[in-house]
Amino acid sequence: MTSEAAFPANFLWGAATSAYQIEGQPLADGAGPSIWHRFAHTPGRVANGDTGDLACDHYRRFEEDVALMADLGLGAYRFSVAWGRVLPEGRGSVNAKGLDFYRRLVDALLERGIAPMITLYHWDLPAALHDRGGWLNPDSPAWFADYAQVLFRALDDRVPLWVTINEPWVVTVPGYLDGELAPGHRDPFEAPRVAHHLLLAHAEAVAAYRSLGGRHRIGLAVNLEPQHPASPTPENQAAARRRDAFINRWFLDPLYLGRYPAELATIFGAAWPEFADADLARIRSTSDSVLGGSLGTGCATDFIGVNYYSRGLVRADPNTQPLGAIRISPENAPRTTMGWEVYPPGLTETLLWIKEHYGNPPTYITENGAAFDDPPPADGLVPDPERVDYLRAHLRAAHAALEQGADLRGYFVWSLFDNFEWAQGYSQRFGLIRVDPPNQARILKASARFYQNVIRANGV
Ligand SMILES: OC[C@H]1NNC[C@@H](O)[C@@H]1O
Ligand SMILES: [Ca+2]
Repeated sequence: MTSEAAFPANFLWGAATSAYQIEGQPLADGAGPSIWHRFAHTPGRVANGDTGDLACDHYRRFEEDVALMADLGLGAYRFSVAWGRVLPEGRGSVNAKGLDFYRRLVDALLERGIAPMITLYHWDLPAALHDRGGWLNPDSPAWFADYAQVLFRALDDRVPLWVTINEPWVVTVPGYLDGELAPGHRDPFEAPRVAHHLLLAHAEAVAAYRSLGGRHRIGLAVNLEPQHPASPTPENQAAARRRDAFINRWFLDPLYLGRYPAELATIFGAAWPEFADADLARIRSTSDSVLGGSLGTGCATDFIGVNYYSRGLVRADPNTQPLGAIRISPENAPRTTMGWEVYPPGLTETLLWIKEHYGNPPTYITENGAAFDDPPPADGLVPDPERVDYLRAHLRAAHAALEQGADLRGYFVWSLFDNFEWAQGYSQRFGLIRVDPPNQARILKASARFYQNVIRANGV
């Protein structure tokens, strides 16, 4: 199959999941509950009362699932560790059985020649730490670094890629500002402090990794979404710039430029605290990470993980505080069942924006995919042409950025399985492989076969 877009020789092809969304049995073998276990079991928080109690039953079925990953020819698999399985109280004594699950998963992957990419934090904070203030507590960066060290010591010789935190913006805004996700707070005074502690947690974990002599790569995964004015009025253009700072630059500017975007102080007003310069210095990733030469004084992040789904079409709206901007959906544009516009050029734009603004750091697309109302299986395969089209278009968009010099090193589909889509429960299907919690059958979709061919051809 001649591919229009041929990727570099060692390009990494993967798929991504997270612990609470697929594992099930969140309290098995001594694990401690997370804020998502609590949140999902709070009536009214999750669609249809869905919870992660069973999910994709991956905690029990992981060998079968790794075999499926090998069938697809994945070069890598991105998954997260449930903090509360390893440290039931979030800190203190290690739960050997919990850690052992992840050892066995890593071994199974390596036996199949699949590189593990581990996300240390994908939103499931141990409830015991939340009861001590969680990410609001100034001790939270130290808690996170101690947890990270347990994993580094146990697994680092076999894990080539580490992600500290998945989407700190989503932990902060739906978690602490609009209250849609766990822990469901709605407080503009809390959100900036949570964000700051997440950045410090990232920096402390990276510093711990270096001090342990970590030889591999460690990065941060951020959700990025280009912001376009709905129409070129000055108000809409200003609103798009505000939303760009609020979503795209909040975490990357401190990490790569050593400062928060100025817009955030304006957006949050009195709720925006004075942050210590020493903190910003600690957070800042010097350009010379381990990959790029000697260690700098900052936290030396090795790569950016980009989670891309769509763009934001922005209209100024004084009634929507604190941003004064709303995201609108274009009438006639194709959209996924999440309501997100299908907009492949936004991926090219995002990758080139990173190159221009942050010195072209090594980058992985750590999530890209789409939710659609898949039809039922026909002859043992789910026909999902919309997802095939989405993936093909976004792979071509990623390739366009590569051709323009972006240092893109890999691509992970979100997601390997249909799984627990947070507040929307199992109503959204993102998988290459269909899973229905009641019967737990794994049924390949056409997009899985499409992706298998992309990997074989190393191109699309
Ligand atoms: O909404 C789709 C995905 N987005 N990024 C984080 C993942 O946990 C979500 O399922
Ligand atoms: Ca391989």
